Amino acid sequence: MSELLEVRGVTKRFGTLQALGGVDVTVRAGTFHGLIGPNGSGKSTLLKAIAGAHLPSSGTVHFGGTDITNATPYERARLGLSLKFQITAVLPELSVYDNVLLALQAEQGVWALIRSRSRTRMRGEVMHALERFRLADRADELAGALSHGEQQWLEIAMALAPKPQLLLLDEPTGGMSPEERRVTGELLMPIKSTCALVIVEHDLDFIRDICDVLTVLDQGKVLDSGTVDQIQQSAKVQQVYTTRV
Ligand SMILES: Nc1ncnc2c1ncn2[C@@H]1O[C@H](COP(=O)(O)OP(=O)(O)OP(=O)(O)O)[C@@H](O)[C@H]1O
Repeated sequence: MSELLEVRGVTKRFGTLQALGGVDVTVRAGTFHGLIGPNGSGKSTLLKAIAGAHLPSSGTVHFGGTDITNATPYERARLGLSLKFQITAVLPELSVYDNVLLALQAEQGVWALIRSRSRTRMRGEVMHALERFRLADRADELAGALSHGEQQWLEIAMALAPKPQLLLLDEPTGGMSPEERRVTGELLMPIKSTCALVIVEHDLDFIRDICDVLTVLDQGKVLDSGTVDQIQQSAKVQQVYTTRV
């Protein structure tokens, strides 16, 4: 398995606060990689540094061998990086279908759109994205009519529509019922063959069930990283979780 994402020595300061203090993370193609750790340990900041929402104060981020440390979010998207943050960003006044269509079109320049995409082909791609997340029969409804959980799935479908190589998810199951969480895991698993995942999530049962590798952050540093089994047996991780979470 090849290395898709390489984060090396990334620091991030907000004024005098050091949110990340020299973080290394490697994500391989075909893997789901969970970022866990106590509140304020730097998980979202790291995800934002990978996504381009924050630029690191120092360190590097490489994606597919390309240095994207200072690339814009748009440039990252063109290289195959996609994200969905915690706050839902679906457009409630548009149909479920049009939300995904917009997400697909946003990835393309106008000329590429005119040249290569017939409406029929676009429709196929939109419906495929919706089918993956059990939303095909809701395509014509307003996105605002979907339940909270369904809106989260719609957003993941939107993030996956341009066929990224790496998807970043920040607490996708926030506000979901236990059943919606279970289904979310079920819906994400099949994407593993084509898309790697970096996910920040507080629900440790959920993350343990879907992830191959976990990186544990504590006070802006990597406390431990390894397979789910290794992390479950890690004494230092257990200590942090029993004393600080
Ligand atoms: N934009 C910002 N400006 C100033 N400080 C920030 C900013 N974003 C994050 N921080 C601080 O950086 C530290 C790490 O925050 P971050 O949100 O990355 O942690 P987290 O592990 O995702 O926390 P949580 O689990 O609570 O979401 C915290 O002390 C936080 O207050």
